[in-house]
Amino acid sequence: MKFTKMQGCGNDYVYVNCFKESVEDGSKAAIKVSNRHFGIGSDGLILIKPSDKADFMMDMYNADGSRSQMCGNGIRCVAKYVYDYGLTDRKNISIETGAGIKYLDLKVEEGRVTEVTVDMGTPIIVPELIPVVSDRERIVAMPITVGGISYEMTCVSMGNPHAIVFVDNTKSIDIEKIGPLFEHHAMFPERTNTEFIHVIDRHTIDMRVWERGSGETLACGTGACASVYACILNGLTEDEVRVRLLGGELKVKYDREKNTIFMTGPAVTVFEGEIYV
Ligand SMILES: N[C@@H](CCC[C@H](N)C(=O)O)C(=O)O
Repeated sequence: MKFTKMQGCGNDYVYVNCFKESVEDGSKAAIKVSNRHFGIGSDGLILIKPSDKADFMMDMYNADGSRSQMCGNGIRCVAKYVYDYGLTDRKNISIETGAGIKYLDLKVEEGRVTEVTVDMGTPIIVPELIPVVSDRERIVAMPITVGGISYEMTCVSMGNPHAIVFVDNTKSIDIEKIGPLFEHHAMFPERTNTEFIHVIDRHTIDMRVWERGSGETLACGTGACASVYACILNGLTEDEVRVRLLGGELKVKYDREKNTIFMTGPAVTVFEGEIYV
């Protein structure tokens, strides 16, 4: 199977062009390629497929083989892939995902995509749609104790589930211990991604993330959008925020009129190769 390894803010996936390759079992292939010792090494696998509803389709799998509806860093790389490899010559494209069709604007420099802006859609806070088990109308600053530590949690879906908690310092959290406790908490029937946020000022936040199915990653695009929306719901930031992640920065803007979130960030090709699956 021919593949391309790409990353957005260090959130790295193996990309396969399914216009040419066929992958029978995406889940099994994701487990194999993601392994950093016995495979290629990545946070998961992204299959680029034809779509009858949009220009392309993104089919995404986490490192443990589970499928997710959406991937913010991944979709920017899909846009770069289809433009740089000549599958399209358009700079405005649509991509079908498990969370609906997303619209993307590509910034091209010297014939290559360097940055992508994605309309990530409307954030969802209705508990059963996230999904979160709760009889509250919405979960904003809800007290919760996890691993013996008390947090105030806000839950948002960007097509996939996110639990956002605020901390004084992102560096000192024991994410390997706390992350899995949130991920598998009984409140989340489909598990959850968890963002640990330190608000620096009204336009800047620091974020670390524990991703459902992949563990700690260097960045999460849907997580950055969900976190900015959680900050707004808690009155902590303005609508335009710089999100500082372990692997880089994302610009996130909530457009109140359209009730949608725009995310802008880099997309980078690392290498190409071939693997036996
Ligand atoms: N890293 C991604 C999100 C990938 C999927 C996530 N782990 C899930 O299971 O929902 C992003 O950039 O959004």
